[in-house]
Amino acid sequence: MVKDYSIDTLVVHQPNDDKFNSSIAPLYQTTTFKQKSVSDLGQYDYTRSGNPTRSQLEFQLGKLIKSDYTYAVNSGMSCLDVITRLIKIGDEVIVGDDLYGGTHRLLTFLNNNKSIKLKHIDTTDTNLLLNSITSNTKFLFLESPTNPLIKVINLPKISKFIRKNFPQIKIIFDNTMMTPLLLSPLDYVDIQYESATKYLNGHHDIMAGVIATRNLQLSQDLFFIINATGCGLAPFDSWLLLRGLKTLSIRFAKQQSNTLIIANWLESIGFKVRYPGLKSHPQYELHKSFNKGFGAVLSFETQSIKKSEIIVENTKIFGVTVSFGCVNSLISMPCRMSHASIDEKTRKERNLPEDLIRLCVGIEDVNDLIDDLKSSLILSGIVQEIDGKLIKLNQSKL
Ligand SMILES: Cc1ncc(COP(=O)(O)O)c(C=O)c1O
Ligand SMILES: N[C@@H](CCSC[C@H](N)C(=O)O)C(=O)O
Repeated sequence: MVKDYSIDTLVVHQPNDDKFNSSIAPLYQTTTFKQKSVSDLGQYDYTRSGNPTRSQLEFQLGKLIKSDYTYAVNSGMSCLDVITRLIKIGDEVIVGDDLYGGTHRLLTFLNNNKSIKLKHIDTTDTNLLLNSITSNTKFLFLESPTNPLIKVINLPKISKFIRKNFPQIKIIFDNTMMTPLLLSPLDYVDIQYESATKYLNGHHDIMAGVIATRNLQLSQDLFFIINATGCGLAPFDSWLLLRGLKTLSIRFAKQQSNTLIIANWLESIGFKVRYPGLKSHPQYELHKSFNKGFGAVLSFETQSIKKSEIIVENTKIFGVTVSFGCVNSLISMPCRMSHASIDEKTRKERNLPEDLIRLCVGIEDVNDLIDDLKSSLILSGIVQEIDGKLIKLNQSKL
């Protein structure tokens, strides 16, 4: 019987069957594989169709994700591209109203081309979501917590209702924020995907994505598209991702504990902080009920776009950078950066605050991170230090 290791062990324990017993999985940096004969392709013939280093990665990821079929592709957006090719012309697709900007961009493009009929719903309002389903609805795309408003959806309830009443609907879940460490979405959904560019790799040196399912038919359809379009992850990137994965558990634990401390600190100064690990988060209990942790992304508001710009542009440790999940801490203004592909009118309709600052917390010393933020907040004038105490100025004084 194979021992059921904990996920902290599984990320590091990466057995391989190299004929020289190499302790690290070998890198098959090759495009083609020699065939025994013209009719015997062997296990691998061409790297677009399959490569042993990518297979090793997919095997490893499958254990973490608890999937039966797992595919590594060349970015998170490629995952979405592959999955949306399953949609048939005219199918109704329901998506959240707070989505990663690139997800919004691709789905809107397909909607504008009339390939799909898109409905945006506030997916935190479970009744609204479930009532908006019709017999034409074929796909539901969900994220939780959402990027960047950190809204949490009731995944167990939505999944139970749909599986019982609308089994024809395929639920697709973007698990980039939680990673397989904190959530196993396949217990609730048909396909999960995530941008491995973020936490899974953790070092901002590759782009990658993972698609996983437990459904054989879906897996065959997904593999067909990946091979046909040629978006499978390249061997060297697969090898680097295997390396990055080994420290996922330890990196993410530190990132989360740093984030919770920073979230509490910002809230104690008087900022409106969005982080599911804070008791003030409207879905704190819900989030805890089906996730094993809170992640390492938070956002907060300043009520002043100008002040937000000063804060973001003056930190020294936090880099002004899109993306998240890296060992280094990052700071950004989503409306100007990661979510700029959502037009201003739509951002307004969706209550996406233009002054919103997003922090993606890394593994540095948390006191250094707090000092860095403190200096920037003081420089912006939004906070004053009086007798060693930080005082946030109220909006009218800004
Ligand atoms: C939640 C989420 N999903 C998907 C993506 C797309 O991933 P990638 O940049 O690897 O294409 C991103 C960011 O880019 C994201 O934030
Ligand atoms: N210019 C890029 C922006 C990427 S945003 C990356 C990440 N998902 C984030 O939320 O920061 C684009 O147009 O896609």
